[in-house]
Amino acid sequence: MHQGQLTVAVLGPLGTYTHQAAYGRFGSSVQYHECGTITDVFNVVASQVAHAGVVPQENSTFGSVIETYDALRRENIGTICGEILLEVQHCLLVRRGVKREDIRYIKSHEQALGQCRDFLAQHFPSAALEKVGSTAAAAKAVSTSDDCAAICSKVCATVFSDLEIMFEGIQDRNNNYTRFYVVSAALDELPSPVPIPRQTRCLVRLSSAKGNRPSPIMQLLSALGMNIARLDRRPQLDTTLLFSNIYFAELERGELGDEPWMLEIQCALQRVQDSGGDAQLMGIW
Ligand SMILES: O=C(O)C(=O)Cc1ccccc1
Repeated sequence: MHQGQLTVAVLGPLGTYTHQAAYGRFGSSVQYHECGTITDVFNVVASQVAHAGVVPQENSTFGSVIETYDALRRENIGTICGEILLEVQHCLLVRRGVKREDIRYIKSHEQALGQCRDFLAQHFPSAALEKVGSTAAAAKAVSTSDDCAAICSKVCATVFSDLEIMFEGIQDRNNNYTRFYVVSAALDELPSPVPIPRQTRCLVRLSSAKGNRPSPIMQLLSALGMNIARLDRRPQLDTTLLFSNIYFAELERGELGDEPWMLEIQCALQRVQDSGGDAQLMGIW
């Protein structure tokens, strides 16, 4: 499958932060496959239409990207094989000639609307906020509208030529970074243009085993017995137990680990299973 050009799926259209993050990692020699949603990025990777995909995972000020974690709840959704960090500076873009007082709607991805909440409350208290699939999708929509603005990257002013920048740097906090996951269909599937550094991270999915009583979070984590760098939680869907959760634990390798990282992880997953829980490796990088 990896003969010839690599295809990398991203949240489109071109001009999204996800595309910029992917471009920073994969450059101009790969082909970018634009998807309408984060879920579609996972789907085209899992069905091997693309070799790899890039999805937003967490923002330093607005938090976890829920659509990404909801996709990771599903079976056969591919594996995480890397991460990318991108500084995010938002702009407010309008169609050329649109004035501040004309703006009645502001469109963007929910992450961008959340990262600019204070700016919007202060400068556009009566505008209606509209969530769309991505920041660049908002820019595209606004390029044919006389009463809308889009929150997106400065890059969109170049991608969509009818747009101009009304405000720059409108994120509420300057320290605004988004972390992205690189996904591939299976472990060890993705060739890398650069030497792969020693693997130090992995993502595991923890839940109560089907048919078992719910496993309390402390029981799952203490059976895991690993260094947890971050923890996310989403409702578990394949159970009749109300308020049962799936946990996503990102594990970080301790400095002194002598065992191969994969072996350490497999032993930890086995401990969770022995304690009556369910544990699955979702990626290693
Ligand atoms: O919509 C985009 O451009 C994305 O890539 C999702 C997103 C939105 C806001 C900050 C980081 C990522």
